[in-house]
Amino acid sequence: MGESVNLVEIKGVYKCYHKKAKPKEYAVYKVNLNIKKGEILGLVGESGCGKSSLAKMILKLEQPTKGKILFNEQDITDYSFSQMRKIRNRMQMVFQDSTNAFNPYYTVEQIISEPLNNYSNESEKEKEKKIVSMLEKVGLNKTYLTRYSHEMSGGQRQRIGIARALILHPEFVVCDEAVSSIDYALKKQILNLLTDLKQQFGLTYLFISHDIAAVNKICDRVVVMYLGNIVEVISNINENVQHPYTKALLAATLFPDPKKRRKNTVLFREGEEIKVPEKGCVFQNRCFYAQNICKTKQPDLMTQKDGHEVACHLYHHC
Ligand SMILES: Nc1ncnc2c1ncn2[C@@H]1O[C@H](COP(=O)(O)OP(=O)(O)OP(=O)(O)O)[C@@H](O)[C@H]1O
Repeated sequence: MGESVNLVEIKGVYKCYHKKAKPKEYAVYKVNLNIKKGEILGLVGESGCGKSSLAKMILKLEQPTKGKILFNEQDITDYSFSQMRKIRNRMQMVFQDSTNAFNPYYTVEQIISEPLNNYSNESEKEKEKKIVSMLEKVGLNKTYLTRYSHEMSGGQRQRIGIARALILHPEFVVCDEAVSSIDYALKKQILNLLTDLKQQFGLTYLFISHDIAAVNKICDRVVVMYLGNIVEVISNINENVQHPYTKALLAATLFPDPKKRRKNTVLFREGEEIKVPEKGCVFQNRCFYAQNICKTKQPDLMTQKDGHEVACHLYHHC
């Protein structure tokens, strides 16, 4: 199965955008994480918690302040532009709003052929054949070749974004809020499409989303981030979550199925400043369960016997 082989290894990674700020503010703090070949790894957490920063460092669009990133066992942390060029086609990204991601003056054919022009020297005819075949894989057809992005629906644009990301047959795809701006029925279609394509092409996804229901539907494992720190890694955001922050995220989720809605909502301690405390647990200010140890010692991310990881001094009491 090759399930335990890591495609991406993130080792002790920090990102600090303003190095001169005192105290230092980290967008990503001491992150250790592996993404296994063939898995769909979810990444959730509120706006500004560092999800995109982490993804950009994996794709080498941002440089870690400290730590290492390995892709297929190669340490790419200090790869130059030309070294990266050799593997750039193996990592791609699907964005939230394809409207802004596309050049409005480009036809669908031009949009999808852009990566091909950069990475292959096939004839125009061969390229067109590939593009039509990819359009069919994402549920469209060759009549779309001459359309512009404003001539399509949001769902069709999202399919074009996926086709463009997959045209070079990458191994790893970051889906950054790929289903966030579309309605429920369409979301289901796009999630099914992403799952089918993953099987067909043997892909590995990092699926970044605010949408807990979407993450639960598609992901094999979910990483929860809070203020740059990983606080929990679990197979699904369900009643087994332990970190008080993940519990609050779950409680705040409105599931379409009324049977799945929670009655007793546990939310955050309101009115507290959302910033990294000088010491102790990152979530202490907003946590209903914070005790003395939480104010002095930062909890490690501890692995339990089922692979569930939690960074909380008190999780077994919560
Ligand atoms: N290029 C940058 N320069 C300076 N600060 C940045 C930059 N990019 C992100 N940040 C800061 O880093 C922190 C993490 O941002 P990031 O975009 O990674 O969060 P996010 O979880 O992806 O948020 P969202 O869900 O809103 O996209 C934020 O405080 C943000 O303001």
